[in-house]
Amino acid sequence: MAIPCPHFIASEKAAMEAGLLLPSSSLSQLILTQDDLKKIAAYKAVEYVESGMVLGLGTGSTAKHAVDRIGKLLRQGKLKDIVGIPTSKKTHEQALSLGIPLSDLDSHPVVDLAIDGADEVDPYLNLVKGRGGSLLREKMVEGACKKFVVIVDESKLVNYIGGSGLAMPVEVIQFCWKFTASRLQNLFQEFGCVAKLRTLGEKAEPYVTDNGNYIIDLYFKQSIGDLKAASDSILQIAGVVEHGMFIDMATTVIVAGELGLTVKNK
Ligand SMILES: O=C[C@H](O)[C@H](O)[C@H](O)COP(=O)(O)O
Repeated sequence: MAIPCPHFIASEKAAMEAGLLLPSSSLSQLILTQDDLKKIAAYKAVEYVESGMVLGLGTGSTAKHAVDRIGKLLRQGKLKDIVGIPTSKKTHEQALSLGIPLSDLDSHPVVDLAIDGADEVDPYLNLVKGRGGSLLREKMVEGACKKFVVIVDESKLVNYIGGSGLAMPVEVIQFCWKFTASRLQNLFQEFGCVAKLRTLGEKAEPYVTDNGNYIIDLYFKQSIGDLKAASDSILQIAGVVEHGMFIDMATTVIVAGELGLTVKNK
């Protein structure tokens, strides 16, 4: 998707470093793709990284740009002694290929900073994550962080959690998943909830997470209200492993949009 951005702030350091804006750019002609916006947000977030940090490495098309950038700064010697904690097998592979030293929460239970994307961000910086299937490891790593910087393009902003009309993922064990899906749907019946097993490909095989579980995607027709209460109810269902609402976890959200970058702090 090409987004005309004639009012984008020309002096954005992150955009220039991403090679998307030159000091001499003609702003009236400026057109950025959605992926360019993700890259600009990611580069801005990497400005928070300092040598010696233990870093949570997020998953998805936005976080990928941040991991690439960290790898590049390490290679250039501009960052040193970084330890990365990947939030998925895919990010683990990407970080390995970039030569980023890796560890895990067992060895590094305190993470200085995590950078990750999100599927939805509400006005209070609550998130939906996991449309890429990585919510469980993300929640473990990002829950262990001193600082959690979320990077999104402006299409991810919603008025309330579930407000995009897209999925709020719940990771469940495979055993009797239909029973669990039905309990989840019933829990939010008054909000017009529909629960669907996430599948892949033409054969509609169940999607299996890095942890060997299934994902039930919940679709809401309206706001579910008290998120903490909703979270508690979901987690009380035996068979549920984790859900994709990240409540009160983000410390900073960086939004890249038509007008430039917005940094929202908790
Ligand atoms: O499971 C996937 C993660 O939660 C992603 O961070 C999230 O889905 C956002 O991904 P993207 O940056 O590709 O939109």
